[in-house]
Amino acid sequence: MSTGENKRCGVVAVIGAPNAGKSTLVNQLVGQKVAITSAKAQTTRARMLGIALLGDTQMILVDTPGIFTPKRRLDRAMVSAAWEGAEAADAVLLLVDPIKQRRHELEPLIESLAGRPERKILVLNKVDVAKKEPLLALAQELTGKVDFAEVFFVSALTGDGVPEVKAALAEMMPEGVWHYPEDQVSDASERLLATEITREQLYKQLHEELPYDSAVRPELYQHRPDGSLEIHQQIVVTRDNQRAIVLGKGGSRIKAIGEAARKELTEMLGVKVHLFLHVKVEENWAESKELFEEIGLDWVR
Ligand SMILES: Nc1nc2c(ncn2[C@@H]2O[C@H](COP(=O)(O)OP(=O)(O)OP(=O)(O)O)[C@@H](O)[C@H]2O)c(=O)[nH]1
Repeated sequence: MSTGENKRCGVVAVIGAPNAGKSTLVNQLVGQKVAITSAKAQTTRARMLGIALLGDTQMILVDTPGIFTPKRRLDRAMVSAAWEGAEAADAVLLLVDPIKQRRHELEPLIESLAGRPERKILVLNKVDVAKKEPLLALAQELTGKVDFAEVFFVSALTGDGVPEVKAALAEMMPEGVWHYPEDQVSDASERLLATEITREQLYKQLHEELPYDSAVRPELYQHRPDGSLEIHQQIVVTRDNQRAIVLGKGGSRIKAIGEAARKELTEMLGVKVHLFLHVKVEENWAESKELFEEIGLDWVR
């Protein structure tokens, strides 16, 4: 923990439409992988924090779930978690994908941002693939609607322009002692992070075959006497046919998912990992308060 003088510490809320690239940007700002990314919308379910350091400044990044119009309870919980993240922030970073603009999702965000007191910065993402002129036109339009302190053009994927964003955010952080030790990059428990790794593999390996309303629930997470780690997780799906998809022929799919997740966990945690995955059909899990809390969401009505 830092107690020195001239330290700064603050919270940055990262908001944007689903799939704008928030997780990718947070990982770049932190300098290592703390949030999972995927081409599938609404990947970010639990509220994850990344912690970025620059000189004497610690920035606690709240990687909010994509904000969109909530219908089901699960969706409402995600939106509520997102705004909760923005509530206590010292700066708000709006990330926009200029290619897939998702106007209907961007407009309400812009409207609510306009009235908020925090310092705001606008970050237009994906400059590696976006055309310059529409990009500038969009920047002009959005700065006309919200009082952004600064505007940046970045590629979260390549890291282009990200150091500039990081420097600007650091300037906005208030003076204060650091909230976390220097070597901590995330406040998500390892247990929860481990389920995110498995969920990422589920998406990667099953693509569109699996609907996003599947969850990974932590069951057991314990160190063995030899220093290795034994992890049991439950993959929760809503229907029998989804269970069959996850298992694959002769269990081949779940084996591949487990193998890839295990490799990544071993690398991330620096210890040998024994990973056991179980698939469970729970028709109404999205209505289950207990499971919500297990995957790090608050229960909202
Ligand atoms: N070409 C390009 N692709 C990007 C860039 N940033 C992110 N992506 C891709 O866009 C997709 C979505 O990125 P994520 O970081 O998962 O998006 P997110 O906003 O966290 O998404 P949710 O979790 O659904 O809210 C992924 O396939 C990324 O690789 C970029 O700068 N350039």
